[in-house]
Amino acid sequence: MSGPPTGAPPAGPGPVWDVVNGLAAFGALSAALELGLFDALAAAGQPGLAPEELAAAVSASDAGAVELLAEVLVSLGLLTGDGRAVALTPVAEHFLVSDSPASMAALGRLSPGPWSGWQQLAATVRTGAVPAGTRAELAAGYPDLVRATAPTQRAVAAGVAAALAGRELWPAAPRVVDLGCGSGAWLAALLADRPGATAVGVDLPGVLPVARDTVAEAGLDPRVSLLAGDYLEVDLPAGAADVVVLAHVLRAEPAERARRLLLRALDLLAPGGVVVVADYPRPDPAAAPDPDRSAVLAGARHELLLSLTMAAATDGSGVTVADLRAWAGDGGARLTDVLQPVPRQSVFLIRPVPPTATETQR
Ligand SMILES: C[S@@+](CC[C@H](N)C(=O)[O-])C[C@H]1O[C@@H](n2cnc3c(N)ncnc32)[C@H](O)[C@@H]1O
Repeated sequence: MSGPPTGAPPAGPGPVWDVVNGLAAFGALSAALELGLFDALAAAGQPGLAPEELAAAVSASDAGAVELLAEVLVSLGLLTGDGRAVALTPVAEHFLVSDSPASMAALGRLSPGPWSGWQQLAATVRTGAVPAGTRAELAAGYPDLVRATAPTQRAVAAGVAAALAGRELWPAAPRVVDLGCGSGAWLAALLADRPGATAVGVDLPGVLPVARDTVAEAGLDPRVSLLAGDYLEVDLPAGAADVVVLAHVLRAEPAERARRLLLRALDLLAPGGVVVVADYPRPDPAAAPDPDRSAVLAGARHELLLSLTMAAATDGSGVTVADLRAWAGDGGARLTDVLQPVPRQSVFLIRPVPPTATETQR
């Protein structure tokens, strides 16, 4: 039953179409990546390729279909077109060409997670339980996912090492623990500039070989131990780490496990140590009704959709900065710094509060 209309009538259903078309836009990006379309345009350089040339370059027999796909990508701001040829925009050149240092070419297709999770989202929302098949798909996909995120995470970790050094939190021979180390990108980047640094990486048995390859390629085997298991259970010495990394793990955990994980990370720290949390936090819940709440949520669409991606395939549904502050407080620590080593990547430094500190929480 619909109630009486409120406010002025809308100009049209544009916002609804924008959402519906999101799937088609993702399909276009995904197909272009699978066809190697951005790589072909990168190889061709300026002034780009005409539809027939682009079709030949991606081994497609239907130049008309390639032309339509290219036109869609122009409309999405990923290609430019002058009526004769299409070429890469700076965004595509930087992020969608496979051998670019900041490439998201592999991640772009994997980022939404298992498709079954989206198809069954209504049931998941209704029951609060992610289907077993979706969980299994996610677990099987983690090795590819962590490989795909490695270029970005290396850049983030390098920025974090520099930030820690600037805050005198990066000793000459730091001892690092990375809980949920994934590809090993953080381990490789953090140890790169400190020949005396050592590290322990923890991840699930199916993913650990990816980290093992990264560590071996970087020549870090003698300095890195990799342990398979649940990061809440694996045996690790308390009070012996200078830096504990929790990168992109908390949002996939239910709140109580995420809280325990942060407390565990704090427990692993030696005096003067720091926990580094990388995540895409959801907006904090409004303390009071806030007329600008809609604007806040609209500004956090990326973080909210990533949190929903978690809800569709994991037991987690994102974290907020308020969560981090509260859990840090439970562990006698506080959130001291928020970094953004690369755009859209938030990193939080959490440090134990010295017993004498009277400073109020920031
Ligand atoms: C999104 S990835 C992040 C990987 C890495 N920290 C990074 O930022 O590149 C999440 C990682 O957590 C790992 N993970 C999930 N549950 C885990 C658990 N219970 N114990 C250990 N690792 C776990 C996954 O296998 C995956 O490698």
